[in-house]
Amino acid sequence: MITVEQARALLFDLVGPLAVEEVPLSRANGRVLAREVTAQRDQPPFDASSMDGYAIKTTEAQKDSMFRVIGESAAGHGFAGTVKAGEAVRIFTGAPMPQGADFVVIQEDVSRNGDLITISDDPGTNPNVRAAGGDFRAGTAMSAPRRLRPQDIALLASMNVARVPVTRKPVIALISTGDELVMPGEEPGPDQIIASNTFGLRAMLEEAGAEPRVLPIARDSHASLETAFDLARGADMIVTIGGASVGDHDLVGEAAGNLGLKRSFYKIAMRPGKPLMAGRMGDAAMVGLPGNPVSAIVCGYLFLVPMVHAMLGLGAHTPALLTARVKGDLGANGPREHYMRAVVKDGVATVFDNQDSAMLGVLAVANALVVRPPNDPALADGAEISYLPI
Ligand SMILES: Nc1nc2c(c(=O)[nH]1)N[C@H]1C(S)=C(S)[C@@H](COP(=O)(O)OP(=O)(O)OC[C@H]3O[C@@H](n4cnc5c(N)ncnc54)[C@H](O)[C@@H]3O)O[C@H]1N2
Ligand code: MOO
Repeated sequence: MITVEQARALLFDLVGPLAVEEVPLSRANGRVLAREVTAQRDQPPFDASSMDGYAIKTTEAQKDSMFRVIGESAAGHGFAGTVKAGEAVRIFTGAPMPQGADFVVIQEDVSRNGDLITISDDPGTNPNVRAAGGDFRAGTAMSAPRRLRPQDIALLASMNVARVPVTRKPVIALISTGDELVMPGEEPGPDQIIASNTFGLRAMLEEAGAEPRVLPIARDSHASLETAFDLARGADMIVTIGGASVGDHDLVGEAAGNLGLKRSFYKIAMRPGKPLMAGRMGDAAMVGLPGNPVSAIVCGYLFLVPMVHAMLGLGAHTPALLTARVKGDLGANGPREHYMRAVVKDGVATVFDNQDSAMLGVLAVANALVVRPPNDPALADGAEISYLPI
């Protein structure tokens, strides 16, 4: 069996960055900026006041100086004239500094009588002026690739970039397989359960930036699986769930093979997730996840999310691990890399006793997968471990 690292490398070989498309700024949040974009203007476009007060000359900014107010500069409506010695312009935050003025004395430091003002308190040395281009200049670049966050969207708007080049979202067909499955909300028969993985993975893939499409559940027959694969045509990636193991009803590998799957690998030395399979089916990458709910979700974090990131042009990266100290003793690990459900709090990892790969309840209260290398010896309380936050 290959290692987790080898599997991830082979999975990255199945995908590459997708094409670039343009979207309006209002649709760009969460998308991946595909190439550098540049500011179309300076910000601020003029020297601007950062306070409400009076614009004067710095040389005259002293306590007890008096000025005649000759006009007003408000945001959106500047003052057209020039400020001369002994003159002031009433000014507001964000307004253009008038010609001749380079200091704003805040209104709290001024007493006013009609058109006359007197500086009544020490005005200090901060001119309260934001220089033109102080935030960014025309031509300043926003680097790519990056996943756009709300603050990036605000910066793009300020740069007057109204259409944004982003990487196309990977379309991922999700096929649950199994006679025992029904959709949430349906009435299950006595031998049936609800398809849970499908919805967990859908949420995970959406969060990663993909466009998942949940297809109808495929039954444990070649005909049903062929119909499902047929419906998945056009997807960038096809993900099946279940039917990956060695039982009489585990038909996914065979059905995909009949439809031309070029298998890249089958089975990984990991726990949970051993019966993972992958390959190419026509233009699409195919990943066959094990059906056990925890196995499917763990494989999602370890493999599917990095693949989505690679397709989005964010690079082929291994998920970053953190370190903590283990609480209590941990037994020696077997030959498979073990991803143990745990809670990490204040740098201490408490690993759950129950590591059954069917237990979604345990997974839902975990916030970490503690990684045990193959054949890791027993660990004593306080030993350092690596974990993947989830
Ligand atoms: N003799 C062996 N048996 C098994 C082995 C093995 O090596 N030898 N491996 C075990 C491991 S490890 C895993 S993991 C499972 C994987 O099996 P499959 O991928 O074939 O999955 P199924 O048999 O279809 O289902 C397993 C389990 O998960 C439930 N399931 C399936 N799909 C969903 C879904 N969409 N939502 C919720 N639950 C789902 C299914 O009902 C089963 O309970 O095989 C072991 N066996
Ligand atoms: O490897 Mo299975 O994925 O342990 O439950």
